[in-house]
Amino acid sequence: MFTQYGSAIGGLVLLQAMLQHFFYPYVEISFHEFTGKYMKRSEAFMAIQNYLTENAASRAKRLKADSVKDKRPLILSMDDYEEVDDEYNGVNITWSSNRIVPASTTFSLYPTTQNPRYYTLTFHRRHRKLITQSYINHVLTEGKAIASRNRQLKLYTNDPQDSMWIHAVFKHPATFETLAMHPDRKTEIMNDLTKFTESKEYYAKIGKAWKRGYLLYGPPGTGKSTMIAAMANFLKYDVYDLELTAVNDNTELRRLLIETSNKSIIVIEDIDCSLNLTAQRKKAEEQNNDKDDDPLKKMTRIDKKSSKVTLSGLLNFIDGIWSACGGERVIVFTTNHVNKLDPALIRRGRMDKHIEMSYCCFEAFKVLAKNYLNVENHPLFETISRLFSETHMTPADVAENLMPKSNNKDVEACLRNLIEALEAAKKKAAERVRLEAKRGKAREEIEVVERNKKEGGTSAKEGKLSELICQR
Ligand SMILES: Nc1ncnc2c1ncn2[C@@H]1O[C@H](COP(=O)(O)OP(=O)(O)OP(=O)(O)O)[C@@H](O)[C@H]1O
Repeated sequence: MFTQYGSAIGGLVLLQAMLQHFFYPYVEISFHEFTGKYMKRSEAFMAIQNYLTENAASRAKRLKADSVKDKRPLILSMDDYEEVDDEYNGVNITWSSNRIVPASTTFSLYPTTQNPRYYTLTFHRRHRKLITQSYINHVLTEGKAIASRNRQLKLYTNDPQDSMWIHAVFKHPATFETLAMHPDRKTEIMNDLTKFTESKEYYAKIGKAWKRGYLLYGPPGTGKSTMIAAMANFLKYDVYDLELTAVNDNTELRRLLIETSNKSIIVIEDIDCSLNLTAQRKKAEEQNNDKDDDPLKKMTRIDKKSSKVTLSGLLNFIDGIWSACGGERVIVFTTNHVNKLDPALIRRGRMDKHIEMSYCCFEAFKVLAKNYLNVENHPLFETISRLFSETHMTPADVAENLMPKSNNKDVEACLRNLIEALEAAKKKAAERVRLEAKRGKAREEIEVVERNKKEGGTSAKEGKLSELICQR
């Protein structure tokens, strides 16, 4: 009897499925929040979410409100288990928002909000071609455009504990407008960046991965980090600040690279200090390290030794086969000592554009004066211009000297501060030159005495002279 019941129920289920197939004229397509082996967040899902939030959510009966920081307006999106209609070329489409409920979940009136979501798109089967070939593309393109309009830039860094990227919202205020640099050079860099972003087809045509390397070099405080922030704000790219000493080996480096997104700037700051990338430097450093007893330096050394990233690993990172995964990436290296870098690392093609960040010139000062004091011209500018042609000062120092020293924001007082500092810097530089010359002269005198010693012995007078020079 049970067998008969069982087969009857089985038959009914089959019949129901067949009836549904013939009489339910709708097609359903699901888009899940997480996909793939590693359950990555689906780009299609996020694009649909943006599209629905902007285009259809206002028609939904139940909305979900998300508060956002930075005084942005509240985001109202479609709530879970809600449906909205959309229209495309006269065809009606329904979207519903659902959550996966795992089989083991015990019944609850309040389904957990932790369960992954999915959207279901429902349409009549006679519009299959239009929907699958045109509408879905339209939704994804629109959704991506909305995302880039509303995008908050992110700043990533690799976590030394598990070597994964962790991120925060990128909020650096630097722009090319506020960057102290000669206007012609700024325009040149902005044009270069714009050309890069518009050259997708060109890169494909010449068979090159769509990426560009920038080497920023110059003394500390000349604005290398500020320039990176200005680039990110200009391009609207995320920044991946890669701490190379926290990467264990080349494989890990490759994985980190693969995990970066398109439209991003990958930064390695102070590349010359990050790793021992050349055999020669490694040897020299090891010799110095042996003499060094500072426990802090020893610890840093142990850290650095544990990283097995090699020069070839880094070269592969920049332009190996893996570097072509994704596209639209800018790679930036910064250094204070460009001469210490291995030429292979910075040759054109890897670091396509070398940008020298140098001491402040008068044109760059004018940008800082506008930023800090809101002044574009002043009778003291002439003196300042002359002093800039006579001495060096980094933009960081100029900025510091322009800051009001008290609540009194008197422009003239601030400019006089700067003039004083420039004059002091000029004096110091002259003193340095004088001392160098003195040392050079003393060295020459010692050489003469040494030579005389070798040639014919030392008289008591010469011995005394040598002693005196050494003391000096
Ligand atoms: N070119 C510049 N334009 C505007 N501000 C600058 C510039 N250079 C330096 N500054 C100011 O000086 C500070 C330090 O500059 P920044 O960190 O960019 O220099 P850096 O060259 O990266 O230094 P380091 O080599 O020590 O990392 C910045 O916060 C900024 O306020």
